[in-house]
Amino acid sequence: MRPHHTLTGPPDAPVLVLGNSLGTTTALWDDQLPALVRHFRVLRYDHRGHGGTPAAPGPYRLDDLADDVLELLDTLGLARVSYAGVSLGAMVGMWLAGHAPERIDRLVLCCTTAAFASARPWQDRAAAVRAAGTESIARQAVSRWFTPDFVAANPDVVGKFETMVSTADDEGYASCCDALAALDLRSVLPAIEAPTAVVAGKHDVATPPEHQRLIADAVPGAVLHTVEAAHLANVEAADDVTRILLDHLAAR
Ligand SMILES: O=C(O)CC1=CCC(=O)O1
Repeated sequence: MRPHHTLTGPPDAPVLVLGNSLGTTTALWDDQLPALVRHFRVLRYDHRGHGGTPAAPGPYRLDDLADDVLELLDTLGLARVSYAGVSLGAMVGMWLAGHAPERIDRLVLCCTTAAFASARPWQDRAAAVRAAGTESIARQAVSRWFTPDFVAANPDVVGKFETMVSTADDEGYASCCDALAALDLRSVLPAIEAPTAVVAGKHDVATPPEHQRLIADAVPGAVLHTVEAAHLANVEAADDVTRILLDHLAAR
């Protein structure tokens, strides 16, 4: 299905696609947008059941979420783009760069993994959301996305992300958890041809830094950066991540 999307920036600039984490919307990238649109036409989109994209019947596999992006690129006539993603959005980026290398120019993978140690937490979260809705897990989920110091200093930001999770479609969110439970991208990493930067949040408990180390070791030529943040590093360490994005994507 074709996802809800926004296009911002000069029509003749190279296109950069931004992929969101589980439970978030295109607003995830608000801190980066002003700097990115000076260099790129920025294409932001919402996963199924998130933001403005309706939920297709689940369960989903990562292939479904990546096919949605390919359909969007085809519809917009975009043969080749750069791609940056956070967590689930970066998993989609790995899938695209590994399965359709001719479509991805340069790649940034933030706070993500190629495979979780266990499917169980995602199966449990999908079951909890199907039973009691996204509202029931929003506070607990978001509590892992930021460091305690950031939470204490930025209650409004934390509240904004709790609202994003609470307003995600229950079945769409649960079906994305199904995709995480089945995730295994390890075999596609060596096939990635796009120059790749990997970003780790030093305090990320959702996808700890050793997961990004594994990705950086497996993707040919990938460079690893570590920032002072938890899972949503592009929010908590916004300026550092913006600089990494521009250095890797815009300085050609
Ligand atoms: O929601 C979480 O707890 C962490 C996460 C895993 C994949 C994703 O996008 O976020």
